[in-house]
Amino acid sequence: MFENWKILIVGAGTMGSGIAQVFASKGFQVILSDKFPEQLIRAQERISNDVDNLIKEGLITQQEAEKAKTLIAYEPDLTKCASQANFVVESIFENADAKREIFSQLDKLCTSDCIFCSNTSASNIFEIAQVSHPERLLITHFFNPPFIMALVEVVMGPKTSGETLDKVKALLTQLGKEPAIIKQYIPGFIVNRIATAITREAGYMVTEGWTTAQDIDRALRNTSGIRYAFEGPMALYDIVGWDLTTSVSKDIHKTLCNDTEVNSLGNELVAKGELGLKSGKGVFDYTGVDPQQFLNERSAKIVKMIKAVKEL
Ligand SMILES: NC(=O)c1ccc[n+]([C@@H]2O[C@H](COP(=O)([O-])OP(=O)(O)OC[C@H]3O[C@@H](n4cnc5c(N)ncnc54)[C@H](O)[C@@H]3O)[C@@H](O)[C@H]2O)c1
Repeated sequence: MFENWKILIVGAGTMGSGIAQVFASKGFQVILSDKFPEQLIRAQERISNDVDNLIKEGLITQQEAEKAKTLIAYEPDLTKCASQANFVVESIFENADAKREIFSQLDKLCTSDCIFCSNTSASNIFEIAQVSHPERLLITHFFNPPFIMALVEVVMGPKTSGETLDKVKALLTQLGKEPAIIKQYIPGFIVNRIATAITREAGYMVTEGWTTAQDIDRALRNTSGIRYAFEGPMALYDIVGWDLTTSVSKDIHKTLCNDTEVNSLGNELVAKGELGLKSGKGVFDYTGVDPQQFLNERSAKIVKMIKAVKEL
């Protein structure tokens, strides 16, 4: 279905370079564009390092790695490449004016049947992007790092057509991704909405003095954290039984945090400059911890978990 499709990724930062790698390792010709040429040099180095690491981890074959390296063209000038694209992923930084401007340029330069996607985490791209074919505009929200995380949240706009959605789902599936569809723009999509709800309740339980941050993490790591990789919250309630969970929810709902302002624990921590790993202290203490080493060890754990989940 996607034979000879050319993929244009605009924005060669953390996400754009990773998304380029995902497409290229599955045999697609990719043009990676960034208005800052030095970012393209950095992206090429990053992709080369990442594919080598993926081979070592056994997550990509040598052949896929070679493909990924050779199939990506680096082009700072959109006017030289946009007309060749069948599928565009915009992945520039989170700034509404910059994204509006990019979509305006793409609209002028791309063919009329090109599909436009935004990798935005936060913007309502359907209000921002003024394009001639809104039926071919949607959000494809990849997770970091895109070449490891399987989920892509696909958000439809008010005019996105069913045909576009079907094509995007098929394309993502061919990449080995797991698309989750959201039928209209809602802030936070699925993952960040649910993460925000969990963290609002967790912060509330800490500020009320009912428990500690350590015990909340201990509780979740040892229950939901283990199950969620193979059984989401909806499947879990099917197993427990909706009669039981619904009757229990009646008492619990009344006592849950229903704060509509920002996370109150977060507010307190920010006021004290305790921003987390990057400032050396958040709810936990990172004194003496090398942030990069910490993040590397975390990435290694994610890779181990993904391998374990594949064996289920
Ligand atoms: N970093 C994440 O974990 C993550 C996860 C999911 C989605 N996102 C979203 O993906 C998008 C990109 O995020 P990122 O973390 O890769 O950002 P980044 O800052 O690493 O990269 C952004 C890139 O866009 C380029 N750029 C900026 N303006 C441009 C323009 N007008 N034309 C061409 N290139 C331009 C910059 O030079 C830079 O290379 C954002 O919308 C972000 O919200 C980020």
